[in-house]
Amino acid sequence: MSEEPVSQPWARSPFPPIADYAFLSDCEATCLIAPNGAVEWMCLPRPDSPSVFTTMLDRSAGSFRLGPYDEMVPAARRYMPGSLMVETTWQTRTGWLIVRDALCMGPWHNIDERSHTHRRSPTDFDAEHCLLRTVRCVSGSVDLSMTCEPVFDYGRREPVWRYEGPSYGEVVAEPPEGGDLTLRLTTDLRPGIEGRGLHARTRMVEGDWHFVALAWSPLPPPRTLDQARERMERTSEYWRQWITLGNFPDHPWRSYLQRSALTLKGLTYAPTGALLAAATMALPETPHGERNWDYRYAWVRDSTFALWGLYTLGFDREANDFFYFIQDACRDGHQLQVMYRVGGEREIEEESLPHLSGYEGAFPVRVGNAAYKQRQHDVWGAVLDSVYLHARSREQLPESLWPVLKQQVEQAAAHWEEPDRGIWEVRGAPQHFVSSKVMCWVALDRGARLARLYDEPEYADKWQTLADQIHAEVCARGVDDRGVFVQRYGSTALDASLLLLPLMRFLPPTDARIRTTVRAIAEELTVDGLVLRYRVEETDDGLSGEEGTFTICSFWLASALVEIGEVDQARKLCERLLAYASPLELYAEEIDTYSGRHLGNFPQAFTHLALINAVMHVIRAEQSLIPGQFNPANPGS
Ligand SMILES: OC[C@H]1O[C@H](O[C@H]2O[C@H](CO)[C@@H](O)[C@H](O)[C@H]2O)[C@H](O)[C@@H](O)[C@@H]1O
Repeated sequence: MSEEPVSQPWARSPFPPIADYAFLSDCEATCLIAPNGAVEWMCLPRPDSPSVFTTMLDRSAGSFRLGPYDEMVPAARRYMPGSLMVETTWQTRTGWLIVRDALCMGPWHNIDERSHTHRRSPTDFDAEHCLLRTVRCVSGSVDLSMTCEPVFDYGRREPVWRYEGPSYGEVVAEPPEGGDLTLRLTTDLRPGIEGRGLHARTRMVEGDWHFVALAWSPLPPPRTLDQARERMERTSEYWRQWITLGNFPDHPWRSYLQRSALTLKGLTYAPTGALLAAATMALPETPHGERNWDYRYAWVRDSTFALWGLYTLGFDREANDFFYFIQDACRDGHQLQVMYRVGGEREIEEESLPHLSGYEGAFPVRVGNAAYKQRQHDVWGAVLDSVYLHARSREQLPESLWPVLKQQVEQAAAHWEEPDRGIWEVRGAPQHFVSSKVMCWVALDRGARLARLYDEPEYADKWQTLADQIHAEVCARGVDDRGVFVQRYGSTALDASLLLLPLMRFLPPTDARIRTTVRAIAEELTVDGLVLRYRVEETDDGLSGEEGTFTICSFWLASALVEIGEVDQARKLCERLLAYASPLELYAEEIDTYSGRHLGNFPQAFTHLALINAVMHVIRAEQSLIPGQFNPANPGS
């Protein structure tokens, strides 16, 4: 008989469900907190740096827990309204605790010397590089426990801890052979150093407060409870001021819109204007499968679509920062890539981390993303459409951006006839993907419109002529005998990216081909009503195994259904999709319709941006029942 512990199939997984994590951000660093109060994922100092807490991908790779000593399941957890701060309420046999967690925001701090990391213009607030946790006993008495076990470099290098000063209140952790990252923990508890961790335990009685702060830059961390509470208050004020800039409808779905907007904001990287596709890496798209990607980078497509979502809700400042990020990326004649590191770096080599077990054993644990070298022909259109959307409302554009935009239109003009890897970044052979051609049309069409805004009629005419040519070819070669737009020339496979056709105004929603395509996707490319990207058996994506339904595609379907006038069906689909939201109204990339579990990286910008678009489509369509309130020509804008 084997002496190995047998993993029983009915045993509860030691990994929390992906959707049970809370997401925090200060628009520079992000982290995920499990329901038991443990920070299980955090990369420092940047969101694409190696992780210091990695339990999410391997139960032994380090975490930071604050909570009752003998309870692991909280009574309740919520975001404090309008913020990315989390409040966890604990009921124990002896009393009640409330823990608050935040990545602190404070006033702009580079007063005497300019910032070395910020390339975008300073605002009034800035990240304080500090994860702050306060705890209050609100009833009875509770044994509080704190364990902080960072393991540097994705769980490979255990820390060396030392006290700073004569008391227990300040302790520093560094990698054994030193390095750039120093963690400084300040607290009013009495932590002891035990092996690789810092541990504290105390009995709290009603009215007691404590704090623990973990900081990673020279900025001063809070050293007293009063300072800690003041930092919490400042952080609340930052989020209140930000969320107040948005226009949210007075509607039962408002909280989903706010949470999605806050999540997209939390995925921005303020120093450069980059926007991450998600906060995590290697969370599996198929349970125990190989589709485990690193999403902690700025995809041009995901970012520009996210700006569209934010813009729909009245947030447009993030767009400027991202456009300058693109401008930086294309400086000195560099061609636009499909993705960048958050600092704008161009190389994102992919490798696997064999020392980590992976989430529920899903392997390989990939870091980096080889898709960065791919040719994906939608990127130029994604940028042009985003800039056009913003320029149209402001009736102006930053002068310096125009030469960069011209280059993107010219790239689309030069390459639209070539095959590419498409919007889904397939790892099989390049194909003539219809959605890529359509996005090249978007580049030329929006380019021509912007050229008119810039009073450059020759460019406008030249680009419009080519846009018309692409349009004609796609309509001739991209439609099958049924009148349905297909995934790639010469095939009859469906593809959810074709839902973008009405959303990008390639054809009016009244066009029979659009209506037939949307209906075909709804009927033939769905599992229990939720949408797949494509059928894996019909698509050479270079990978094995199934994948769940792609939630961006399901929300796109809801938007497209509104476009073709199927508002009731769209509302029902939205209702179902919103019912799948995590307890904190967050979404990963995919949903397994059988179990309802979220799959893939988390929280994912794609899903949240499409949620905003779909929900606003439905709400505006409902409002159209009140005469004069709905503009059918532009329901999603
Ligand atoms: O399907 C294989 C590809 O899957 C990932 O790409 C997906 O995520 C991207 C980021 O959100 C998104 O832009 C893309 O449309 C999605 O298909 C992965 O990043 C790729 O490396 C992989 O080839």
